[in-house]
Amino acid sequence: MEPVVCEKLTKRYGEVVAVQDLDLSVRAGEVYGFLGPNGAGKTTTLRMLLGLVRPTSGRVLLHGRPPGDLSGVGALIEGPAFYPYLSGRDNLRVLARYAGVDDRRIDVVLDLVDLTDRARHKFATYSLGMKQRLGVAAALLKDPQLLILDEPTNGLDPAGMADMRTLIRRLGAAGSTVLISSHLLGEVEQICDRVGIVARGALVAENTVAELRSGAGLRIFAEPVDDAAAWLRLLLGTSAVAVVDGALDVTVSPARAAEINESMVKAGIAVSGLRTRERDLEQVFLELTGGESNGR
Ligand SMILES: Nc1ncnc2c1ncn2[C@@H]1O[C@H](COP(=O)(O)OP(=O)(O)OP(=O)(O)O)[C@@H](O)[C@H]1O
Repeated sequence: MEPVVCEKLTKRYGEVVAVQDLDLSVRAGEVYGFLGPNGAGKTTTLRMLLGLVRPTSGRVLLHGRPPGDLSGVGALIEGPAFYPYLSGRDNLRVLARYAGVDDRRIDVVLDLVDLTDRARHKFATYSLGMKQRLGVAAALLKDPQLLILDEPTNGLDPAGMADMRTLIRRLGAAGSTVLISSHLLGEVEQICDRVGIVARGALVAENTVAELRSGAGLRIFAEPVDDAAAWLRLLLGTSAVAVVDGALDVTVSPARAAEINESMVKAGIAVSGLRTRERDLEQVFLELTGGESNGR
């Protein structure tokens, strides 16, 4: 049973279409990055997942069930609300009591988010990054199968961001399923197994980072380079071939690599190297989202 499935999920606020026909699925054990520019509909989607907002149409299934039953789900959606004059540990104690969670779990989650040393200190004295990590600790109290985090590094300084990334990677490595939203490409690239890119409420791509970046074409090293360029232009069209730094950048499906290699060799061209040309993830993102700012 997949932890998250959205089918044709749509949310309208009057004239504003916040989310439109969104199909998305998160697999068990993966860290899934829900990436999109500001206003793309990420928060609205996550709120629908948690049953905080009712979809206009379409549906959500969490572990095969409609939202409402959140027993296996931990979430950090808006900034976490804690008592400023209670310690981190006491704040978690209050929440654990509400949730019927054994106090021993508190030490486990404090350790997971690396706050054991500061657990006795008042929440008010915590840095933003520590506050955010305590929010994740609270979301982990019930040992959820699925963790949903909305822009968990928003507003953090570089060190706080790095700590949060380490934490999410650690959770992923331990087998947790994590869905995080972000508008930061670099972040998603570093920690996510798969990425869904959303623009203007609709999912425009869903794949691994490696797959999203590949597929731009081939980079070919061949001699003589001018003959090679002429041959490839004949084969694939003038605009598909560019000579860059003595090598050939060719816009063609990487699946045709073997065939192209063979045809060049037959034409008497010495091919010394041929590899898939990767696109910068930012380039992919801008193409897919129609050049909107990604907020970086
Ligand atoms: N309660 C609401 N009433 C009216 N419009 C809303 C409401 N909530 C969201 N919207 C609109 O829906 C669209 C998507 O907003 P949403 O907050 O889901 O985007 P987002 O991708 O999370 O962006 P951000 O990263 O800025 O939070 C925006 O145009 C927003 O103005």
